[in-house]
Amino acid sequence: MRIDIVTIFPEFFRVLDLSLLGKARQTGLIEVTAHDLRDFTHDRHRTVDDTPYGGGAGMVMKPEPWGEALDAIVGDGASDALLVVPSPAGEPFTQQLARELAAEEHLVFACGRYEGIDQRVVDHYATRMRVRLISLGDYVLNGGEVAVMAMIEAAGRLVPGVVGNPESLVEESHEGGLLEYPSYTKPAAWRELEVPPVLLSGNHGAIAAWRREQQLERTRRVRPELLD
Ligand SMILES: Oc1ccccc1-c1ccno1
Repeated sequence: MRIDIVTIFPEFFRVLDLSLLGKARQTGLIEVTAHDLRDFTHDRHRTVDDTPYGGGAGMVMKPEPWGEALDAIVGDGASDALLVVPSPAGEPFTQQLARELAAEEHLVFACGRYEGIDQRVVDHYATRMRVRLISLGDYVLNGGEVAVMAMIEAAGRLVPGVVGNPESLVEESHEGGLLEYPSYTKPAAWRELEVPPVLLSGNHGAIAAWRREQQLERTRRVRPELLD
């Protein structure tokens, strides 16, 4: 998988050199490149934004630098890459959407700042490639970088070979539509709190049944809408 990120804060993504995704990059499973949008400006101040047509507060990101940056990544014609634009106006990011992103060969993330990116950028690239506006949740961030980091982590870990033991992906929250069961490790007693005895029984059938019931109870209590 190839991932390109366009942002005014490329150094923000240095953290991807650590942990799981760092190993995936070293082994070539995932190739991540962060591009500085300001490298695609031509004025002394490397300007990326301007005042909004129609008035209003804040600034809007200019289309020209975006056009040059995205063309430098996907060329000047049609592209099979998927352009992902984090936005409060996007479709909700879910584990299913993470799976869909994980299946892509080439993801391009456009990190907007200020009041957003001139709409013509999305409109233009939608004629050349698939474009998806994706929201991390119903709240407002200062820019798309945090959302992109979450999406890369959620999708990247689903790329075959990135997580050492694929089994560990099976019983996580939202796999199979349920929240995950509670987990315990040694010691068997801690601050007067005991590990549920079934987990010490060695009875794998009883353990599996208990874990399933815990998933259902937790999902009913915390996210009943997932059971609809
Ligand atoms: O609030 C934002 C600002 C810029 C880019 C993305 C977002 C956002 C908010 C929720 N999901 O994405």
